[in-house]
Amino acid sequence: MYQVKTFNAIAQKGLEEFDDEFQINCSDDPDAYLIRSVNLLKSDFPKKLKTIVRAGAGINNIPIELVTKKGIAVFNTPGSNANAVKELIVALMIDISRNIFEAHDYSMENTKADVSQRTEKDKTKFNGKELMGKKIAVIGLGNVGSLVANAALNLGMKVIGYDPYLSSDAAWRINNKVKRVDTIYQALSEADIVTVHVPKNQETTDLISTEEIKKMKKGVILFNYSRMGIVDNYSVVKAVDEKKISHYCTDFGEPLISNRKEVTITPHIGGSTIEAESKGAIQGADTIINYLKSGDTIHCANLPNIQIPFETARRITIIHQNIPNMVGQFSTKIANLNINIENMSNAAKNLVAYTIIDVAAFNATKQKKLLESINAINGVYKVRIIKHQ
Ligand SMILES: NC(=O)C1=CN([C@@H]2O[C@H](COP(=O)(O)OP(=O)(O)OC[C@H]3O[C@@H](n4cnc5c(N)ncnc54)[C@H](O)[C@@H]3O)[C@@H](O)[C@H]2O)C=CC1
Ligand SMILES: O=C(O)CCC(=O)C(=O)O
Repeated sequence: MYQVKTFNAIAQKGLEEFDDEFQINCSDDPDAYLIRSVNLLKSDFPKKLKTIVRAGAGINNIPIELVTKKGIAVFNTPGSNANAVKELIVALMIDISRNIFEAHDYSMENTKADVSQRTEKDKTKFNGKELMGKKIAVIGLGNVGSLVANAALNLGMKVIGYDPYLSSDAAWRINNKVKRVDTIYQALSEADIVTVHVPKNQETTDLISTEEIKKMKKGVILFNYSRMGIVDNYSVVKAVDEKKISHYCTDFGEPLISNRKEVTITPHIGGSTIEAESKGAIQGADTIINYLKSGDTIHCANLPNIQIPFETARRITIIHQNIPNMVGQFSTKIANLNINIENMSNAAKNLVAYTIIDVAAFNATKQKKLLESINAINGVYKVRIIKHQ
């Protein structure tokens, strides 16, 4: 029986993916975590934990280096909520360009008998601008950014894209009318609207700060639906005061930016649609099931990707340091127990390596000895023996 612990609201449709080999929230020493935004950066991790799966995109709430050394595989659910974010960005671009929030507030206050007269007199206050023909810079062209770029083109906008690490998958998705530039400054300098869709990491912290804002056009509208800290809010407040930024729109509020009419804050709801939450939970649950039952690491964030057909009675999976002679030592320990290796795969990702070894059946005594001997090798983070079902 596998144990899964969930954090945050995980959609029921995802939980329904688990069959009766899985128990949910019944153990304090689970095999898998299924999470959303819970902050695990200062957490301890149970001994048996083998995988953390983030139903969603951002994994900056997981201490990747630490959990890798504990042999815990980290996954997310790429693209599961990208359409939800795209639709919110499109909605807000229109709302802000057409002064919808101010117009709504005005209309709610003007419900007296003379409403139509006053409306005709006052409505010019809410004259907006159209998006057609305006330029938008999309910083980060992954699952979300590529959809935003394509949607903006469909609204008749001119789109400039910047992404120095664009994957070939993402490149295929992007309409060839998106103008790709090589520096962030090229993207920022021409744009009426700037929107940022990058992961939060050391490189992207303060990606948009004073220098970058200086390069933007006066009156620019800026979006941060990525993470708190990718846009430096101190620089934004200054730029709003100087009217350099006409509007800032973000999913990540804090007192510094609140209560300003030029700032729109939503409460981290970019991915909060019924569809996206279900999709993320289903994708997340399937990822847990697949990793626990096969050891395959498809789109793993901290381990190299290995996917091989599981056709033998047992599979040994080992997460270990990427140093010389590890595979040699594993083979020797396995041979010493008179177990024949039928298939093997090894790959490395930076400082960590992953080895999958497929073998024939063996008894419980051999299993115990095998686990002990491989665990004793210096540099091994986690060993598992998976029984074929
Ligand atoms: N507000 C919300 O509810 C949501 C927020 N997010 C946030 O948005 C981020 C992006 O999401 P996805 O598009 O799904 O991720 P993704 O991984 O598909 O795309 C991220 C893109 O950013 C690019 N990138 C990385 N560093 C960059 C840099 N320095 N400059 C320019 N581009 C860079 C990558 O090459 C990649 O193409 C997530 O990491 C998450 O933090 C995602 C979904 C929902
Ligand atoms: O609703 C959520 O779980 C947050 C979505 C998000 O920020 C992400 O997927 O990175």
